[in-house]
Amino acid sequence: MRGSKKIGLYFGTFNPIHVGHLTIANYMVEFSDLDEVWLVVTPHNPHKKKNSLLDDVHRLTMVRIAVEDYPKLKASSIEFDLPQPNYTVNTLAHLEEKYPEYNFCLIMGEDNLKSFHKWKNYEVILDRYAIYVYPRISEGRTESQFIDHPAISLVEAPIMELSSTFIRNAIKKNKNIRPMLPDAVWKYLDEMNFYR
Ligand SMILES: Nc1ncnc2c1ncn2[C@@H]1O[C@H](COP(=O)(O)OP(=O)(O)OP(=O)(O)O)[C@@H](O)[C@H]1O
Ligand SMILES: O=C(O)c1ccc[n+]([C@@H]2O[C@H](COP(=O)([O-])O)[C@@H](O)[C@H]2O)c1
Repeated sequence: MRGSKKIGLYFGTFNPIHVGHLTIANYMVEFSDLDEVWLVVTPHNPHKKKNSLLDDVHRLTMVRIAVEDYPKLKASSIEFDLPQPNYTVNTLAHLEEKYPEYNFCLIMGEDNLKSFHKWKNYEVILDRYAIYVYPRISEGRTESQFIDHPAISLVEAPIMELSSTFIRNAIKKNKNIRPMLPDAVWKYLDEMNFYR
């Protein structure tokens, strides 16, 4: 039976997960009608190169550590067993089959909405799923087809301008970026000497 629990899917590379990601995931679950948010770790984003990525399992471990104390947030490795690169439309179909009792919707930043017309079968996604969009500072503009679209709702979450790229580069330069990561993630990453 569909419709019992409402799950927001927050897809990302999470290389590594940072407090920007965690703040958004938590805000969404606390201030919308979502019952849970699943942070879906993507092995290979179709629009990004895979070679500079930390191993999938380590990225997943850091997401698991980050959400440990948040019962409404879950780490998901659902894309690990699906063909790569990972197209979101395929993952959604797979989730529907695996969890017919849940009602899934998508969480994305305004930056992703601006390039959403380049995603595989984006019309299918829009037809079948609600999309919760939160504000982000980014270049470009949202296509008119997405403005006032009935499937898209805007959520006024706080803007946290941080990026995994900035964090990786700063670690390489030996800078202290500890406050930008959930503390347990920082400890893990530091111990494992990642991104040095
Ligand atoms: N600071 C942030 N605040 C809110 N959302 C973010 C932030 N950084 C990334 N996101 C969003 O989180 C999702 C996962 O992001 P991703 O793993 O690509 O992180 P990133 O920090 O943008 O990484 P990178 O710098 O490696 O490209 C995407 O939907 C992205 O738009
Ligand atoms: O399905 C697609 O065509 C598609 C194209 C680009 C990105 N995505 C998904 O969007 C997620 C966030 O994208 P990004 O660019 O912010 O890392 C990423 O993890 C992918 O799962 C999906």
